[in-house]
Amino acid sequence: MALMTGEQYIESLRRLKTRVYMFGEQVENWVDHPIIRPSINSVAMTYDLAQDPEYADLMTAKSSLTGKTINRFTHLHQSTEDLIRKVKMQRLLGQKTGACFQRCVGMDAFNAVFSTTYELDEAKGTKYHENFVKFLEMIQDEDLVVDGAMTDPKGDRGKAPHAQPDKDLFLRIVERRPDGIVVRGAKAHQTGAVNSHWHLIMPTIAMREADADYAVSFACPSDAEGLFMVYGRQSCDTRKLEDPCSVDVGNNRFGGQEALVVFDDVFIPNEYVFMAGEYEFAGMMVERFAGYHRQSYGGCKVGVGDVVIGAAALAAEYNGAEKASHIKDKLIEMTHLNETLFCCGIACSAEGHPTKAGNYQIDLLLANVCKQNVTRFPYEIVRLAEDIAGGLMVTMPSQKDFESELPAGRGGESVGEICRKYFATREDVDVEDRQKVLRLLENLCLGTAAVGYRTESMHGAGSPQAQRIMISRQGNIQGKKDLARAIAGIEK
Ligand SMILES: Cc1cc2nc3c(=O)[nH]c(=O)nc-3n(C[C@H](O)[C@H](O)[C@H](O)COP(=O)(O)OP(=O)(O)OC[C@H]3O[C@@H](n4cnc5c(N)ncnc54)[C@H](O)[C@@H]3O)c2cc1C
Repeated sequence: MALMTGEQYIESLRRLKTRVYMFGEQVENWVDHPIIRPSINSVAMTYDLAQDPEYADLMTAKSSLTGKTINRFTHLHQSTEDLIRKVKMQRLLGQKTGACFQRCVGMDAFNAVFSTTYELDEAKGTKYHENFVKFLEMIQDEDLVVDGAMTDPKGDRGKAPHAQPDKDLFLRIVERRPDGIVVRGAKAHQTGAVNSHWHLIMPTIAMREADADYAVSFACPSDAEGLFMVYGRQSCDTRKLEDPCSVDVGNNRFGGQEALVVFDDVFIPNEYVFMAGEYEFAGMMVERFAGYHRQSYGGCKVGVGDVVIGAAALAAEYNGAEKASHIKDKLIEMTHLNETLFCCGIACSAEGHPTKAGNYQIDLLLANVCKQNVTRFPYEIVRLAEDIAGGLMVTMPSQKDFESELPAGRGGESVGEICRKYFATREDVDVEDRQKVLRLLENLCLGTAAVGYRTESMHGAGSPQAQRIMISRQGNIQGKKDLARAIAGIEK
C-alpha cells in the first residue's frame, strides 16, 4: 500500500483492539463515538488531501528510504525545501480543519529519532538506527499514523526521575530480557493517541546516569498487551453528545484529541527499541524533537489562525460593522500576528541544515523564537476576535431554542421566532449564518478547538520557559558583545 484514503484510514482503525476509557467507562466503538470521531476526521483529512493532485507537492514526498511516493507526514526531510513544504502543509491542514489534525507529532518524532539513533550508534556501536529505519519503512509503506510521545507525568517537578517517590511517574525499563525490554509508566497529553496505529516513545528530559532506566525510546502498537488510554476532556465536549450535528457544537466535522497513555508492563521486542539506557543521548533526542515541533506550530497554528481571522471578519460583516476603521485595523493586526508566526516557521526551515544521518534539521534558535511567539500571538488574535464578535458569542441561546415552536410571545410567537427576531442583524444576513459563525468562534476561542489553538500554543512542544532556556543557549551573547566591542573600539 502506498497512500491510504481517509476512508481506508478510518476502516484500518476498526481493526485495532485499542483499549480506551472515557467518563469512567471503557469505550467499545471508539471510532464512531461522537466525542472522538471529529478528531479522527481531522486525521483522515491528512489522507484525503494527499490524494488530491492539487496538493500533491505539499502532501506527498519521495521516500529517502524506499524511493516510493509517501505521505509527507511520514517523511524524513531531505532539504530546506522539504522543511518549508512541511510548514505549508501544516498551514493547509489547519485551514481545512480549523482544529488540531494530530499527525505532526509523529512526523517530528521520526526525524528526531532517525538522526539521534544514528549518532548514538556511532558513539556506542549499537544497532538502534537500523531498527528505526526498518520501523519507519513499514510506517511509510503502510501509511500509518504514529503518536509522538515525549511528555511523562513528571510528578514532583523539582525531582529527577529516579528520585520520585513513585518511580513510575517517568516511563522506565523495569525488566531487560534477551529478546526485548518491559516498560512501565505513562505519557500524558498525547495528541491523537487513540486514533494512532503506533506510538513512538522518547524520553522527556535530558538525563544523568542515575536515570539510565528512564532513557528509553521505542515503538509500540496502540493495541499492545498492557497498553491503554484514558481520554482527555475538552471544554464543551458533551455538546457533541447532545447532538453532534447541532450548530452549538461550532465545528461539527473536525476536532483534536489528547489522552493519557498508560504502559502497564508492556513488552517491547528488541527490533522496536531505539534507546535503552544510553542516558547521554536523551537530551539530544529531546532537543531535536522539541525543535521540529516548535517549527510545526509556525504552520498548524497559522492555519487555524486563518480560520479565526476569517470568522471574525464574517462576524463583523454580519453585524454591519465591517467598514468601521477600528474593525479593519483589528483584522490587520490579527493578520500581522498570524503571518509573523508563519515567517518564523518558514525562517527556521529555510535556515535548516543536514544532520549526520542525512535528514534535515531546522535552525534551533529560530524554531525556539517561533514557538515563543506562538505562546503569545494566538492569545492576542483570540482577544481581538472576541472584541469583533460581540457578546453574543458567549450568551447565545441554544440551537434548540432557535428551532423551538413553543408559543412564548404575546401574539403567540414561538421561542424560535423570538430568538430569530432579536438576534437578526442586517436584512440580507440569515440569522442561522450569524449563529454558525459565532459558534465557530466560541469553539475556537473557548470550546473544544481552544485546547489546540490556545493552551497547546502555550504548553505543547514545551512551556514558554523551555524556549527561553534554548534561546539563552543559542543566542550567542558573547559573539554579540564582541561585535559591540569592535564597533565601540574596546580592546578585549
Ligand atoms: C493540547 C496539548 C497537546 C499536547 N500534545 C503532546 C503530544 O502529542 N506529545 C507529547 O509528548 N506531549 C504533548 N503535550 C505536552 C506538552 O509538551 C507539555 O504540556 C509541556 O511540556 C509542559 O508540561 P506539563 O504540561 O507537564 O506542565 P508543567 O511541567 O506542570 O509546567 C507548568 C509550569 O511549571 C513550570 N515548570 C515545570 N517544571 C519546572 C521545573 N523543574 N523548574 C521550573 N519550572 C518548572 C513550567 O515552565 C510551566 O510554567 C501536549 C500538551 C498540550 C497542552
